[in-house]
Amino acid sequence: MTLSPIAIALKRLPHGEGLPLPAYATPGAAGMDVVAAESLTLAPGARAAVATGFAIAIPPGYEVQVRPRSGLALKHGITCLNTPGTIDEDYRGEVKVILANLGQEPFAVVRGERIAQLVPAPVQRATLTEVETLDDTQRGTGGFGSTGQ
Ligand SMILES: O=c1ccn([C@H]2C[C@H](O)[C@@H](COP(=O)(O)OP(=O)(O)OP(=O)(O)O)O2)c(=O)[nH]1
Ligand SMILES: [Mg+2]
Repeated sequence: MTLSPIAIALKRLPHGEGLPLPAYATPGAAGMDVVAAESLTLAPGARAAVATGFAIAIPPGYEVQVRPRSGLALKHGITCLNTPGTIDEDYRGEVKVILANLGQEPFAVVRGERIAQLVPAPVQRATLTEVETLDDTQRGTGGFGSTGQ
């Protein structure tokens, strides 16, 4: 099954001039790769909100998730600290990628290099009803390894 793509408006910011827009690397890619709009070095253990040089308007009922790239994670220990990052449909500021260096070496983020990927997703909202008691279940309050290894 192939879902129809959703339309996302993108505004390029001045410091994003000349950069490739987020794009799918292959016809079947789930995420659009996004490039850094600035260069910086992440020391081991450091983190930074890396500029992308664009802002977006997501249609109502959707979010965009900011996810790490597995190659950067495996080779260099670079991940998105808040993965999956959440871009709200009502956010109009610059999309930023919160990169963290969990590796042992400094990592150079280079303007124009792909640092993360964007995946749109439908949003299921909820209402909350406060109650005195919850229904019984087999699990009950067990969690965090209660069923064994
Ligand atoms: O990886 C991310 C995560 C968030 N954002 C932007 C878009 C998002 O809509 C906004 C708020 O994100 P979130 O709700 O995760 O952060 P918060 O700490 O709750 O901030 P706020 O109080 O602004 O909601 O920040 C990014 O650009 N990149
Ligand atoms: Mg928030």
